[in-house]
Amino acid sequence: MEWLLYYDALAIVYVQDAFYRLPYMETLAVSVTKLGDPRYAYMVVFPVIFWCLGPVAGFHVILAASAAEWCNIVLKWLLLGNRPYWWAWHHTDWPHLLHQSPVTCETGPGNPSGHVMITLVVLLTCLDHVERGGRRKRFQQVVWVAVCVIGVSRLLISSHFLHQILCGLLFGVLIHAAISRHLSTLLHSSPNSKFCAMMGVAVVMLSLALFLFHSWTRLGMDPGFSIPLAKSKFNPQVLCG
Ligand SMILES: O=P(O)(O)OC[C@H]1O[C@@H](O)[C@H](O)[C@@H](O)[C@@H]1O
Repeated sequence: MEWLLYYDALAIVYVQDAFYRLPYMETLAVSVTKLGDPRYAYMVVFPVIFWCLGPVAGFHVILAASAAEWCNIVLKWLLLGNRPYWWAWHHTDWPHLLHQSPVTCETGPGNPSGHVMITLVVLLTCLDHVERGGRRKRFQQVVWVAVCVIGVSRLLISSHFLHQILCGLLFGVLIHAAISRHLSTLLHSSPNSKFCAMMGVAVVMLSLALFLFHSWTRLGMDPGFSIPLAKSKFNPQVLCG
């Protein structure tokens, strides 16, 4: 695994060397990363879709965002991925410098990228509500470009390795394919069955998260391993290496 992280970190060095030559790149990377924050699914995308496309589309988006957020957290606990900005300090043979920025300090494990995965699920869910035809194709292209740009911004600020971005894309597509139709069916059911189904899913998600967290801890894995690393290795004033 270390060799993968090594070559992945080299990819970050190349991306940073290429992009940081251009003016205002750090400001741009930070702005894109902030815009790609999954919280905007609730604060911006949900109200806009609710207003423009109606309540069914709006609730579809917010349920998909919640499910994707839950899957992302659980996958992060299971995969326990490092983040480049602290990995670079610990790897003794690492000769290069990685940039940090004011938003680099993510405290959770890094795999898969939540910005990429959750944003992709949310945008693909919005896409489900756009009628087929030329407009949908254009919107689809915009979705993929937006998610890739967010992925590059995560590399530029040293928050993710390349494979974590690719895992975010893969899991985003899989989760959207797995849940979208079920959520849509649920939203078209009667209010009573909708309420029961949502309560059931919420209880299962909470119980499963608690079960996985405790089982993993008992097996000797620590999902909180990343917090001290993030606190000690984050310094936006410096390059790390
Ligand atoms: O895995 P990433 O892209 O670093 O995202 C992790 C977290 O980043 C935070 O900034 C977001 O508010 C969370 O919603 C998100 O889950």
